[in-house]
Amino acid sequence: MEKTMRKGLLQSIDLYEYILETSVYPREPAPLKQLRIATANHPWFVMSTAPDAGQLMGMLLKLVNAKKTIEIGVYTGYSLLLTALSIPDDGKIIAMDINRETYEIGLPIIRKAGVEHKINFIESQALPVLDKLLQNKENEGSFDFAFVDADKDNYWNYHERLLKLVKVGGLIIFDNTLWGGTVTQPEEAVSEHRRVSRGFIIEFNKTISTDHRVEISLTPLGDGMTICRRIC
Ligand SMILES: C[S@@+](CC[C@H](N)C(=O)[O-])C[C@H]1O[C@@H](n2cnc3c(N)ncnc32)[C@H](O)[C@@H]1O
Ligand SMILES: O=c1cc(-c2ccc(O)cc2)oc2c(O)c(O)ccc12
Repeated sequence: MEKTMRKGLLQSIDLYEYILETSVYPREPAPLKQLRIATANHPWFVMSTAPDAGQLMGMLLKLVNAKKTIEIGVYTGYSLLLTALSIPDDGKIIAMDINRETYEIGLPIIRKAGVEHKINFIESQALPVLDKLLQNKENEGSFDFAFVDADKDNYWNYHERLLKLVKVGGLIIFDNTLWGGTVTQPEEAVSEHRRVSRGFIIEFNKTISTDHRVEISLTPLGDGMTICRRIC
């Protein structure tokens, strides 16, 4: 595993493990822990939302009383299950991913946790799904929360659409906005497979910092998570 993945963004692996062991894992709901373990041997396991970032996300979902949410980028479903466990029994999540196979790794655990009825999984590119939602005026401003954790080159496209779908006071969260710490490294020092997305993330961070339709906080949890609150 890459060193940066083991220590999150902190400079010390010990400190990151201390945070996980003392305040995250002991409070992680059992189904989420099962899903994390079920994902651990999958070749793309590093894509799972970091448990420390997930813990804050669960608290934010409850703080805004989220009931209707959107999830872009499901993979095996760590953040999806976390959301499903954090919203009320009659809450609904529209979840989209181009790959249903990886969702099916987590699905038995989601079923066992008794929250599958809250999830509408759509196997598709996310942009056309959002555009279809926007064709119906009733969907405008009707969502409480959205989580974006997919193709980094489309983050701004997602943002523009989600700003119309999420209500004033609602939250949009973007994952990986510090991209393994590479946002401050010279391009030539960044491994090739991270370079392209790094450019999109840097551009996204620059643009969102001047977007006065939202309040923002770029939190250095997990791989960096930008929390946006729609204000107009
Ligand atoms: C980082 S993973 C998501 C991790 C997930 N949030 C979790 O907690 O496990 C990114 C996911 O985005 C999906 N993806 C990539 N491009 C996409 C697109 N254009 N539309 C929808 N999903 C996409 C990938 O198939 C992958 O499963
Ligand atoms: O290593 C990755 C790669 C991605 C990624 C790249 C390109 C896409 O179209 C979608 C996803 O996402 C990741 C991610 O969200 C993460 O938390 C860690 C690693 C990666």
